Amino acid sequence: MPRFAANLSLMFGEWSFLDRFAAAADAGFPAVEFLFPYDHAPEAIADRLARNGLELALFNLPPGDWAAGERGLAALPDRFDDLKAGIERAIPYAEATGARRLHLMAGLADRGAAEARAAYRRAVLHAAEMLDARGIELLIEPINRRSMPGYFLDDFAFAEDLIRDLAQPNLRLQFDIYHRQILHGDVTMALRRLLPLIGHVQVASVPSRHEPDGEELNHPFLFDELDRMGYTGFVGCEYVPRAGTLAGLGWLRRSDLSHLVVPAKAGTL
Ligand SMILES: O=C(O)C(=O)[C@@H](O)CO
Ligand SMILES: [Mg+2]
Repeated sequence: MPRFAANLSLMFGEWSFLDRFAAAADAGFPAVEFLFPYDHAPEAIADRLARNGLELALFNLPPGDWAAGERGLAALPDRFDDLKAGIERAIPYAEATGARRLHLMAGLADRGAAEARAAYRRAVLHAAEMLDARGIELLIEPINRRSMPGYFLDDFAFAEDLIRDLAQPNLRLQFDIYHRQILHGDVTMALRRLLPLIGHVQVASVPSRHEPDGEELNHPFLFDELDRMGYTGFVGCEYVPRAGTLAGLGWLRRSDLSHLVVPAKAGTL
């Protein structure tokens, strides 16, 4: 089975953010990911990871003013200086935590507009170069527009073309199975074909974005398929639990968890 990373922005919401690390480790996860760590000092995050024996699989570069509706700056021509400042802000977190993958959000912009495409290309190239010097991968992720209306990067072929075209050694695809299925379908064949470009995988049920335990996709098949194709990275569990994080972990227990230690907590799983 793949190595699963709990997404602490969506899962374990029953705990305060810093306490989610222990909760995820207690539930058997070897790794975590989250959207944004920036409300906490890098050392505080690093301490929670170390204390709980967790690896940090991934986090996002600063997205601009999230509360005001921004969803990344990369495709916004006038925000290049803010984007550069955001990279500088994120690097100490990666260094303190040992994270080796950062996701750059594109922002809300018209992909048909030449200025937005040029801004995005410049931002991705700049971020990749900045991070490569530090041994960090830069990830870009197509996101479906039902979840994020107006999002610039809503097409896997566009992301693939850009990654191939820029040919940066550390520029990789964040393959979110949930978004892939909504945008284009054909998940298995896309995973197989894009494997050499993939730096991180995420998963949730489709269409409800809950536990990966059914609905439109056959998740056990997909997890086995990731093994068969030799994917050795993490699978981020980027879903909103239906009715409590621990109560919803049955899908994990039904998987082959020989690589995880899942404590048998009566009444919790
Ligand atoms: O929404 C997703 O899917 C993500 O992976 C986030 O990083 C962006 O909100
Ligand atoms: Mg995702």
